[in-house]
Amino acid sequence: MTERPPARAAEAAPEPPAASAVDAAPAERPPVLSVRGLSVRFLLPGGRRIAAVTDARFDVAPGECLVLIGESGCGKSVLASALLGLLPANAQTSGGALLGELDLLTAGEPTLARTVRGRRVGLIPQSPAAHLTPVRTIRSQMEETVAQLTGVRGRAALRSAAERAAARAGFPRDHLDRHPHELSGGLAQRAATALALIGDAPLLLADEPTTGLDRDLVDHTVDELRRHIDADRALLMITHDLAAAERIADRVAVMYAGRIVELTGADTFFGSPGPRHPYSRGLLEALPDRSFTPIPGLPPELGGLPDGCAFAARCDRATDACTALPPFTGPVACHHPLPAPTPEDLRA
Ligand SMILES: Nc1ncnc2c1ncn2[C@@H]1O[C@H](COP(=O)(O)OP(=O)(O)OP(=O)(O)O)[C@@H](O)[C@H]1O
Ligand code: NI
Repeated sequence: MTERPPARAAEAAPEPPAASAVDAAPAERPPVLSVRGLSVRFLLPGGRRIAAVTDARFDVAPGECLVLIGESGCGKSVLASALLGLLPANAQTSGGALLGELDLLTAGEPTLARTVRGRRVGLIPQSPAAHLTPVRTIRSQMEETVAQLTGVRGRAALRSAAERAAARAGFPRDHLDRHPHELSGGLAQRAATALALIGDAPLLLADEPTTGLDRDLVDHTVDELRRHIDADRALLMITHDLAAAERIADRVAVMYAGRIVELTGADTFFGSPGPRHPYSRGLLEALPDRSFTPIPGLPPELGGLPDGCAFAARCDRATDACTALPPFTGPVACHHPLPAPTPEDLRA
């Protein structure tokens, strides 16, 4: 296990009052990122609207890793793309996302391109191959990024800085002169990770950074990302890999059908008594080393969500109350959450 920052130790403290529990990051210093009521709608021909993200609220504190999990299509990547101004033209965003004083949602493209992407927010994109320039070698892309984002100058210095960056992400030096199409998915993933780490940005957004890697490399990548955030910087990581999440997370946010339905400490989530939202519990129980029972049914269409709890149709705890939208109470948005931890659980 990697060393944890102080943020995680704060988990054992009694829960803060309900109203602040969702919003407040554990540390007292100002958050690196503060997302408030972020919603994204895609407008489709014929007037259809896809509610990809609805009313997301969370902070990411300095030194903290917040991991965002949830089934495919629930809005995780759209949320990350919204933060970097990378959504297509048919997307409408509302709410706020403060990076220090800068609202990422209203900052114009020149600001995002010149001062945010790479410098203040590093991105490991979900499809790294698509983000690498096809006609140039990985070495030249690394050297260019080093030149753009750091003070390193001169051919020899750039060359060795690029090689150091590659090594950080476990990218083999003897593959640096290859083009992106000559790389496996796992190697393209490592190249993208290396590129995202170069600027030492205060916030790293990592969208499925371990896809295509075998277990050893997953651990290596996750530990490297953890090292990046230990000195004041923060990480928002999206993943399907709950083992990787457990290894790195301070807190876990669970998304379902565009909404964050639970936001809780990693120790609580992966330990005892576990998450409180039935959906979060279902995700954990689906793991092979738990009960290996998949959640029945499928997530709803984001173009036609019910008015109430979107998980109710798949939930064995649902009642008539679930036709109304559950508010966030403490760490969870559910009318019938699993029991809260007892004082004994908190001491364990
Ligand atoms: N340009 C677009 N136009 C319309 N709908 C879109 C567009 N881009 C994404 N969506 C929809 O937004 C929803 C959320 O997509 P997103 O990629 O964020 O899911 P995800 O949680 O990252 O899934 P995965 O785990 O598979 O990466 C999906 O239903 C997707 O179809
Ligand atoms: Ni995604």
